[in-house]
Amino acid sequence: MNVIEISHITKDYGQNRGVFDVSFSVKQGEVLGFLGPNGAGKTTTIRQIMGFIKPDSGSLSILDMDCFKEADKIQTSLGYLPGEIAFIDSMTGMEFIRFVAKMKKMRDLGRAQELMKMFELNPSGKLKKMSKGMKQKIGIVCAFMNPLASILILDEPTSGLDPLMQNRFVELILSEKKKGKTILMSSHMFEEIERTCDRAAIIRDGRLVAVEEIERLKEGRQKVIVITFREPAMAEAFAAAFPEASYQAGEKAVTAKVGKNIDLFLKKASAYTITDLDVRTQSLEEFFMHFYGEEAARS
Ligand SMILES: Nc1ncnc2c1ncn2[C@@H]1O[C@H](COP(=O)(O)OP(=O)(O)OP(=O)(O)O)[C@@H](O)[C@H]1O
Repeated sequence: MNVIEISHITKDYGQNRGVFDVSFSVKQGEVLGFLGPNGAGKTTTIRQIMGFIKPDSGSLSILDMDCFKEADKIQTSLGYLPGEIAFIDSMTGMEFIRFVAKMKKMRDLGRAQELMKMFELNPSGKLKKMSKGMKQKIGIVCAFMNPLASILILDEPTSGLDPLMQNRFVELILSEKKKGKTILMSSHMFEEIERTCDRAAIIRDGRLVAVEEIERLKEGRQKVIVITFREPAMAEAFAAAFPEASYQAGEKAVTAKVGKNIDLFLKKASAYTITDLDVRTQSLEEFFMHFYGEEAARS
């Protein structure tokens, strides 16, 4: 069953900015990663899911309720972490958490306490004096503290967190997933997507370029082979015979991304004297760059 349904939405801000004819869904109990370079349209999509803005065309629903028209009704089932949180700076962290809990009509702050412990957060200071990471932790506590929220919408949840806390966050997602929650999260962190998500939706220039199971994406990764020959002339001759290979003049080593053509690669290489061979699997990050495009790969 699809909990979140996004169907052909367009929000056109002009000059090719916004999102265009985007469709995907998030199934019950699934963790879906929403990936894309800066400005690709992730936040614009998420804000439409939250019902903050209305699409120019297309429709969005959560549990069969229209995201814009029935936003208030949907809120009770949602935990939300915005990309940029509008804090009330004069409040302390704890006052803010209590304020959000009150809006959600929550009485029991037991889960919030657990989360503060998990993220080693002391919320007693004023928000305006808190670091970016501490504020992010407050946002996480607010998004996850309602045990009745079965759907979590998270916009770059680990931005500002250090690696230890990013790890805690991955553990948190995995434990929420075990509880059967449905989760959509945008991210730039490939590792966290790889460790938590069932599927990934990839957006670029406002257009969806792929929606794929993480396992399938992993299978699609290629091997990166660095093969060293006895002499540069051999490397040069091999590189000429295997167009996928990259070769620097005068070097003995050749680097190539190899997939299904591995047999051909090895047969061609074996025509020369090989002195070393190094094989590694492409990281998911390198693999995603292929969807991101060359410009993003260079930046
Ligand atoms: N209210 C708005 N008015 C005009 N343009 C907007 C508005 N909101 C977003 N945009 C533009 O739409 C595009 C998509 O922005 P969006 O914030 O959705 O990207 P994103 O994928 O979340 O990026 P990031 O990873 O940087 O957060 C950008 O070019 C942005 O400048």
